[in-house]
Amino acid sequence: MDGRLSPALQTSSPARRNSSSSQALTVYSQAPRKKPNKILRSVKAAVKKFTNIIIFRSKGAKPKSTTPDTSSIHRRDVSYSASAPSTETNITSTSTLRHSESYGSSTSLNAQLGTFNFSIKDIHEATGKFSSKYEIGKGGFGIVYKGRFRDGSLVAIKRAKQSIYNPSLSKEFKNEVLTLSRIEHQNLVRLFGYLEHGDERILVLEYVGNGTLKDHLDGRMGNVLEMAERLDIAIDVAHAVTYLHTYTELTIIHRDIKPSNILITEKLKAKVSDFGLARLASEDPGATHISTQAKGTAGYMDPEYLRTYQLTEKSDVYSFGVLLVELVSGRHPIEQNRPAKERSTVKWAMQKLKEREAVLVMDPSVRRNPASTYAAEAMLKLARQCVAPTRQLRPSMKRCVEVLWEIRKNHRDRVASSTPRRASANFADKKQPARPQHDEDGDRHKYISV
Ligand SMILES: Nc1ncnc2c1ncn2[C@@H]1O[C@H](COP(=O)(O)OP(=O)(O)OP(=O)(O)O)[C@@H](O)[C@H]1O
Repeated sequence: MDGRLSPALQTSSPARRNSSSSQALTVYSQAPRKKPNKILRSVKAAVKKFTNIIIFRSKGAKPKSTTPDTSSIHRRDVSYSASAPSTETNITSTSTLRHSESYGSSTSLNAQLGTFNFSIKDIHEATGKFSSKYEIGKGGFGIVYKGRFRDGSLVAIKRAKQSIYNPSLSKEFKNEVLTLSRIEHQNLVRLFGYLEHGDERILVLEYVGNGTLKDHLDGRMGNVLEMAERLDIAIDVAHAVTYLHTYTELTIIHRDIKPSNILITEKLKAKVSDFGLARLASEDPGATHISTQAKGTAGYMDPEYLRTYQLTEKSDVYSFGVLLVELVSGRHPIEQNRPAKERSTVKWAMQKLKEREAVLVMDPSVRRNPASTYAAEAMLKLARQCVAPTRQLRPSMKRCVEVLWEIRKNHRDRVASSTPRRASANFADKKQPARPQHDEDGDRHKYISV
């Protein structure tokens, strides 16, 4: 077995709040291939489905009918286009959109994209021929543009960079298409279409226009997420991942759950994106794991997966636990510029939880009151289970959802019961500006009330 570290495939973001290291390394290690036949079968099945269901390489091809996904929260109405101009291979797999207005993204589409067969010309028009003016992001996959089609539809257009022809990246690309196009959930970024044209590989996605969770936590969106909003976001993410684990035709393990892969709508709803690293779990219902390459982002990766290369849903649960700690603390998983005992945020937070000082883990910009400190502690307790060293000790994502619902209910009850006291100007419910208080060790981790 050999192992190696590759440079990050991640977006390079502006300087982070605490100038800590993002550690956005993507780790690749060749896994021992214990069940080659199973993997081969599953890859073959995926490729077959990919070809039959998603992509039509030749004009006039008709899709095989697909079994309706009865477990989907929303049933998909898939329409296919085979009307590409003869000079290009135009491949679309578009869906009639039924956006919930309350989710506040790509709203002007009005189900039109389902009948709008886009070509490379439309993509050029929508993006000013990939003008930097329309650029909204960059990642290992390529550049992301904000585009508007002629009918007014607002979309995110992901243009694969040329190195995508590297076979492994190409596989990643197809994997993303396959995975995304098969799922529909209000907390998952929707894939509307895919287009190949000469050297171009383009994905058209639901546009989610209010930054990533990372942007919000790092204070780049000019707002502070309060504890109730953080809790709601945690629940949205847990819903999305539960859906991937439980309700899709095959179990889908996201493998890269982290704040930069969570897009936020205007109404602060979360949508999980970036399935480039996802792999469909083994089709063998008896299989307990799949052996595969270790991929993900340092700081979020399940240590058991790194050790054994055995991927299960519980690897996502681990990453979700790290995300919960981030939501509570506002810190990145690795904070290089902090004192040694605080550099690993999860370790530090768990230690504080053990010492019954969970309140010290709370992001200093979040309001402190009985409800928010309760929620912070309860979320950390759930995180402790999620980051347990072995997968057997971790809860399922579905269980995480249930626990989070309970936390939200209790949080709301506490907010409601403290309302009269707030009316009488309870000073304890004021927002805490970040006021580091130096303790005797010179640590800057305590914050005082004002
Ligand atoms: N659907 C979308 N709507 C709005 N903005 C988006 C969308 N998708 C991506 N972005 C923006 O583009 C940035 C880069 O996107 P993304 O991370 O998905 O690219 P990638 O190449 O897949 O990245 P990675 O290196 O993590 O695989 C995001 O951080 C976000 O700001």
